[in-house]
Amino acid sequence: MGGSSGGASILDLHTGALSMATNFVNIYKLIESKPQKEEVFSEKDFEVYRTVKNKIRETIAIHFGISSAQLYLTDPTFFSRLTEKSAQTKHDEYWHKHVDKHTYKSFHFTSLLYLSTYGEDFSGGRFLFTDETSNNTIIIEPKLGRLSAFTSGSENEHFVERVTSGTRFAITVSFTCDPKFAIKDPQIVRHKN
Ligand SMILES: O=C(O)CCC(=O)C(=O)O
Ligand SMILES: [Fe+2]
Repeated sequence: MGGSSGGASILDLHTGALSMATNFVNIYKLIESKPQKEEVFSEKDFEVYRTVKNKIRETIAIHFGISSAQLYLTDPTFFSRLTEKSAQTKHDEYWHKHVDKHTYKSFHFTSLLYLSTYGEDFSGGRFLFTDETSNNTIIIEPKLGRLSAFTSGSENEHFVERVTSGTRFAITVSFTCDPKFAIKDPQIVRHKN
């Protein structure tokens, strides 16, 4: 279901945003519009999502020495799928260096939970911090279950290399310390029968 016609697709369980060809659709509306109203997600899937998010929040709290009660999930928080396909829109151009906080003002901490493994499931697609003041570039090789977390400001400019083969899956889980930008856990959308 869904998928960008270029190399980068996302699914946001909070808003329902799903890449579709050169645009986005709402997956919950899409499911609702199908005659058979197939069960795409179960309550269990949402429970796993919440549990994983809470574990990531605890991990960030411990590592950065802050209270997890001061860390609120913020948006966008989404699954990503990257392939070698050439970009069709600017949303497909995932390989530019950037500062997360410039794109998303609410971000204080960005985390990435990798769902596939560099060198096994895909090639290319490593994550690089671009610290020009240092001679050693920090490179993160995605690995199933590996978590990377960092503060979202200009101290952590980064980019993802272009995927050259295979499929790279990850989830970006973002946190803010400002309760104004907190988002709720996603809820299962019940079908009206
Ligand atoms: O998937 C990744 O490793 C990082 C993606 C990224 O930089 C972002 O979503 O801002
Ligand atoms: Fe980023």
